[in-house]
Amino acid sequence: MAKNRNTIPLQNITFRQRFSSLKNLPVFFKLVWKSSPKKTLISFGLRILRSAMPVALLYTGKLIIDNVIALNANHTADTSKLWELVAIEFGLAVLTDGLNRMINLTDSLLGDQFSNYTSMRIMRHAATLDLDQFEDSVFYDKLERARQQTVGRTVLLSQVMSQIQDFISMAFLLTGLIAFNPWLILLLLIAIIPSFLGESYFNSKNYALSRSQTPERRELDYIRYLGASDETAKEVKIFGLADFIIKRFKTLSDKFYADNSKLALNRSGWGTFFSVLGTIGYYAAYGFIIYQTINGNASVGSLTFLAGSFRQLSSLMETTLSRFTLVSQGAIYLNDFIEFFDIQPKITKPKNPLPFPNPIKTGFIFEAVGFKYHNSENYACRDLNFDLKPGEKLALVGENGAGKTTLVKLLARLYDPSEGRILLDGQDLKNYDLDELRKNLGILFQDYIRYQMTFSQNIAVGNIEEIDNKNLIEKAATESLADLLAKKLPLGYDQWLGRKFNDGIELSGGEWQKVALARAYMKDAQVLILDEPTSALDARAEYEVFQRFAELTHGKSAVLISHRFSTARLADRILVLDKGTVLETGSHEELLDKNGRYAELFNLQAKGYQ
Ligand SMILES: Nc1ncnc2c1ncn2[C@@H]1O[C@H](COP(=O)(O)OP(=O)(O)OP(=O)(O)O)[C@@H](O)[C@H]1O
Repeated sequence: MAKNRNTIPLQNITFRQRFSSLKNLPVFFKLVWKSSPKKTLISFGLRILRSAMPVALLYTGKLIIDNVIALNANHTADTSKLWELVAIEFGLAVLTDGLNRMINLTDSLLGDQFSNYTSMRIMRHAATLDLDQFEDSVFYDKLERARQQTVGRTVLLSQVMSQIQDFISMAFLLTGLIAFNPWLILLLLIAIIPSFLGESYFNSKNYALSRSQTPERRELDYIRYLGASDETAKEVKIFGLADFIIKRFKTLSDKFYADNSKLALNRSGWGTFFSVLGTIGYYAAYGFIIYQTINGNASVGSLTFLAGSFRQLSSLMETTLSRFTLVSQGAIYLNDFIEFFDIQPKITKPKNPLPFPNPIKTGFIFEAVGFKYHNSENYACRDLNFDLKPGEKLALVGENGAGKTTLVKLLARLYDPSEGRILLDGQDLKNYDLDELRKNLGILFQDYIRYQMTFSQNIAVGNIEEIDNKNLIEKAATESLADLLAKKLPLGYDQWLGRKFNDGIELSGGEWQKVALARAYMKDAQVLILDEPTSALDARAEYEVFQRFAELTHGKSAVLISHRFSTARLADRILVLDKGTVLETGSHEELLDKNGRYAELFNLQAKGYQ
């Protein structure tokens, strides 16, 4: 798992930590830039232009007032300069409004592109990670927080851009104030610093709260899904689960509400107090400027310019300081995002992979293979010693939890053994290219996915490069008996399956299984692995599937997992697994003669049919 970048304790975030979180911003801007270089440049350009507008407007205002007063005092009739100034102010006001709109538009378009780009990056990275990483709840929390960043961080983008814009505006306004009286700046700082400290304190509280709530938020989403989705509606009705689910939702959401509202109330109370302090600061400065004007140290135009500058500066400072806590907050949240990309898979391609054997010569050998799931104390498999020869059909039987599925996941390198090794043609499986290995395996898992896509696409996922190869898809469907089903569907192979989209049609359990089985036939794989491939099929379909299976896998290796002994007996050799290890091995007849576990289970099943 990744090194933990986020060393920040959840409860308190110090200023140093805030500042140090800003080091994430370059990574962030790199992503923004990659989402759209053109829009990033436009946004910067527009904001720089916009930052000069406040001082330009105030200064033109000052000139207008001074001009009006001069006109009154001199009783002259030449007002052309005055109207020129009014026209300039009008132009500036229109330009400011136009710039605001263009900035909003660019930010929102850039934000959408950023969100799409980062979502794709997350999916791409997630695809490289190991299965056991997905089975870890800490990883899920991280993934969840990274996902939230794709949307939440578009706000950060506007915030950082606005921050830059406001800093430039402040520099312009400060120049005027400093020229008049530098002490005003001190007054300004005294007025706004308490408010900044308050903001930053409450923002860190918010972050800590929201971070600590991630697992519960995931549970809340899950409960929401349980309570209202087509996949769960059947059981919710039959078992009468609605009240149970709603009660759980209420307990969790009430807790969220209580925690969040307590913080919001506190924040609002302190916020009001600090804002009064700010107002006091402004009026102190205002009084001072008026006093100076009365004493003849400044013109009336300068009074409006300075008072306006002070008001705008104090509001800009307040905004930028409190925005700083938001920006640093956002930058801290970026840790989650960056941390997610730090997670690296353990199951990877070797640097110099061996070419995958075609054909496989001596086959697979499991040598004292043991495997423990990362979240489990016990071995799911241990001391596995057996081989799978080229062209051999091997059946795995055993009671629930015996380790059958785990064994085939090891063969497909979804996990690597915790001890022992798996050899292919005398070489460790880890020495071969991972993609090549998976290309050479045709697998149907017990818990295959019912894709809410078309009939044809549901089969093509078995070999996605051939998605447009109609002939191949139809051939695979014929081999798994799914073609008969396609003939019954109104739109045939283009029929959308599942109920979620496009007037899709739902299939029965057995029909879905035939479609999924066709996926395994999409590749000309050297090894076929079928985990309970016919558990949902009727007796006739099962018989036919296996008739074809024997022909289709002629000369190929196959691993079949089945609880049905009628299926298992078709294999050349049967491995009886118990508690993760091989208990017996042999052909159907040999195992019956042995009168061990296989014979016991076989006779139990046969008895059920008598
Ligand atoms: N993802 C997982 N994380 C932790 N333990 C797991 C995981 N998957 C399986 N196990 C455990 O490993 C053991 C073997 O499971 P496996 O799925 O290989 O059994 P199986 O023989 O295929 O069972 P079944 O016939 O019920 O499909 C079980 O004790 C199970 O609880």
